[in-house]
Amino acid sequence: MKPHSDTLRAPGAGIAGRSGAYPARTAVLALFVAALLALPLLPVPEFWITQLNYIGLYAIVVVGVVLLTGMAGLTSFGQAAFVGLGAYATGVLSVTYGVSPWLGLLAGLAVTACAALLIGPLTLRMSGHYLPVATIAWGLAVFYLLSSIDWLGKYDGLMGISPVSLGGLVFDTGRSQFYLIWAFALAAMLVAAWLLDSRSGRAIRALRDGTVLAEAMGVNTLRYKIGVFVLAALFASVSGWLFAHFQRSVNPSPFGLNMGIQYLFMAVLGGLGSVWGALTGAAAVKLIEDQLQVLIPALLGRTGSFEVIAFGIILVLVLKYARQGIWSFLDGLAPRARRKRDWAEAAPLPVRPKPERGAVVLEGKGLRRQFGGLVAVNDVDLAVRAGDIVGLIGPNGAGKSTTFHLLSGVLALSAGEILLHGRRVDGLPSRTIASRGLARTFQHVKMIPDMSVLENVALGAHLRGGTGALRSMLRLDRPQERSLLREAEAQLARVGLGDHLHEPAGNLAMGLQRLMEIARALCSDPAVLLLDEPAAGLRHFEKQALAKVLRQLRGEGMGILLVEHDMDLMMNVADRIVVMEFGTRLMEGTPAEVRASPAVRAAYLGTEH
Ligand SMILES: Nc1ncnc2c1ncn2[C@@H]1O[C@H](COP(=O)(O)OP(=O)(O)OP(=O)(O)O)[C@@H](O)[C@H]1O
Repeated sequence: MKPHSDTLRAPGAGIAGRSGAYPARTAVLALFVAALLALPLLPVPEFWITQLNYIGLYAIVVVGVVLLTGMAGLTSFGQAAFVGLGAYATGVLSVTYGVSPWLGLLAGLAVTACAALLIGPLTLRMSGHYLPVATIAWGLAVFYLLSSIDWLGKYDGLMGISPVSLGGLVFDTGRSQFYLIWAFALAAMLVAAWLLDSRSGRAIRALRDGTVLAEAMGVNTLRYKIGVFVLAALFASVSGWLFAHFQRSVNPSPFGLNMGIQYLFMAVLGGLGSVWGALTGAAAVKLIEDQLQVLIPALLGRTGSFEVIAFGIILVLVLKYARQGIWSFLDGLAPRARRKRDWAEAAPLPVRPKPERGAVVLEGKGLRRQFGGLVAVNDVDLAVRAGDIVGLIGPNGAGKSTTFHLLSGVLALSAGEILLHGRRVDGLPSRTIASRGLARTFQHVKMIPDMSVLENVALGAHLRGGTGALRSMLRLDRPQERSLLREAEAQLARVGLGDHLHEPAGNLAMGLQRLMEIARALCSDPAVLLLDEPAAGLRHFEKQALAKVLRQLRGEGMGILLVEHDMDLMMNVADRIVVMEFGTRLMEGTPAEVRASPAVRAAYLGTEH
């Protein structure tokens, strides 16, 4: 299928592909790092260095907020508490026991990881407003804990913390600390960016849309949520460690809820969609705060924390008019380079042994699902064989999508059994069912709109890779990553989207997004494919191409269960059709039998039968 690549190309995609874009960005980045390195050597005021040190310290925390809130969709007001744990852990060890700051760093990370592992599993199951409220609760709890313990100095805190030293170098001046802080800040941004550009990163980004998509792709969502939560807490802890040795003292006030809100504000202002947003937000808040602290008293003739009021107004304006944050504007200034296609020679992914043609791969027996008093699916039997396309049709509200959710483990059965390759799978989470060879698409397309089509599809191959987050953060995952991207490209080419690899998925036309979902499902190397209205939004010739792909998959021995309102397509490709009405199975037969059935006609026309 050759889509209308001219008409469907994303806005700006042409610019994105222009050669020469990449050097411009690299040059800006190199210039930025060179300017940073040179700055402390120049005769700039000490105040500048101090402010930049604060920006670096804040940016480390905010990188964690971008991962946690921007990427995984888990809003936290409590990150300042983790900064406090890192700061106090090293503070106590340094002041009371004279322990090396480097051991203090390890102790801080250990304490923070334990706290996050304790809090995370308790709170991260919550959704909606409950999670942010819970983060406020533990943010407050940690603050009051730090403020009320005698050996932590209560509200006065701890003084006389030693400076960090490395070999013969002692980081005891603002300028020397600058290098230490910015080394950590740049490293934090780099490892976060590497993480996001990986199998684990895609799984983290899939969490933002709830858990259904991610679980269907085989992602253990709770594990990933806890993982990203702990990681964000560890970033905060490192910042706390640096802060304690930078200030040479700690007290509870910088670790309260106020600061937790500010970190979130920095992330929102800078842009939650990029790790560079963390740096932009930290810099913007610090610089605006400095200016306002001078400007407002000069204008009003009185002193006070008026900048807080101004920040409130800025936040409202940003949320109303610039939700993508400052970074997205800066990012748009230089054209973005296309991802280098370095996966062509990658090793192909292993494939699972396929069932024998004609063997029953998926079987539903007496499927039933009630929603309160409504029986959406009532005693439905169906079977899908390898190399068969089974259609599932019925008027709106007949229970087709609910049946899909039951078969794929998104919804629990009220009664009945589901067998995949002859083994019971009912009651198992959808990620386990996916791991056993069932893949699906959704009636309402689910995707990560700001991620490229290629990466969205590579998410489908999640279970075919095993590289963890730590290896990705150290960029040790490249051979496997290339194999995953090679598979994604191959499946996109198969459904006719080979021209759209680098576009943001959200820019695709609706019909093409459905094709992208099919490519994503195929990436998991399934034995059974559940397609929910794949032809909705497709043009005539695209439907024909879709039918060709379905027949080809059938030829390869795939079992396909297809929900589709386009009767031409259904009658063309299905081997057998199950008709549902009011949650029950009305009949099953060949397309010709279904077409000839007066009961089916009556069900669609809404007349008695
Ligand atoms: N989560 C839910 N809670 C309550 N009722 C639900 C829920 N999901 C579906 N239903 C109801 O179950 C019935 C079957 O819905 P379902 O979406 O499975 O039908 P469908 O055949 O897929 O319809 P359509 O072709 O319009 O997508 C409908 O009456 C619907 O309102």
